[in-house]
Amino acid sequence: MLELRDVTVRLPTTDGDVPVLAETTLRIDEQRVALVGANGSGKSTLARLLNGLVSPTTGQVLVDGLDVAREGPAVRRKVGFCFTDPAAQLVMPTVAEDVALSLRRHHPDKAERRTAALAVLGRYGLAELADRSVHALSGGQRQLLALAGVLATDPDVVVADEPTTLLDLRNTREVADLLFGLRQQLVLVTHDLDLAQRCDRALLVDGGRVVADGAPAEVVATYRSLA
Ligand SMILES: Nc1ncnc2c1ncn2[C@@H]1O[C@H](COP(=O)(O)OP(=O)(O)OP(=O)(O)O)[C@@H](O)[C@H]1O
Repeated sequence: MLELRDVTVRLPTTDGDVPVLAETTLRIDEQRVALVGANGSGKSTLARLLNGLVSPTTGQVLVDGLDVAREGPAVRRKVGFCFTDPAAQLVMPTVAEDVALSLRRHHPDKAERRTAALAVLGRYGLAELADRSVHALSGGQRQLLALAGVLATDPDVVVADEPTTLLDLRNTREVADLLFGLRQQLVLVTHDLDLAQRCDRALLVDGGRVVADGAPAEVVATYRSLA
């Protein structure tokens, strides 16, 4: 369960601190939740609060009752975060080494770690790419690999920030099918309103506030009426 209690976020700029998220109180216990809204509305900020990538200026963020500010490492083990641009999280030379890096705490032994990494790659249809350079992948393969790296440690929650924005239709479908097939709770930041409508609940963020919250079809209709 994800909870924001009276959370505000102000971020520093050259003109001083600016408000990015107005006071927000939320509980999210649905399996799949979409965050939609215009560019710069505050969706990523809201998503990033959930694993401590952004800290609340006031208020508290809780994941299964754990305070993100005080129990960051435990929360980050529970909440996997997937960035829009997989380049932000693919840091090792080869595909298998990249997944193995995610598994370093679970498998201190190098050989065991590679075996576990290969099993993860197999699960997500990437086994044949194991020894390929991460720079020699298509955009879709790269996004799937980034997700595999996040899923390797079996988090309870997956937060995906526009995971299909850089992808073509076929790869969008592949990544979306993976995300919607997960047993994990999914928080999906997206401009793809079809994907938003596959969720159980949607939040519309506008000007740093959650201005609509509920059934995705209704929230998307509100969003269209504001655009
Ligand atoms: N590190 C930062 N420092 C200062 N301001 C920031 C920072 N990160 C984001 N902002 C500002 O906060 C506001 C909300 O940004 P955020 O990235 O959360 O929006 P978003 O809804 O995810 O946008 P997009 O759809 O374009 O990704 C924007 O005005 C942005 O410029």
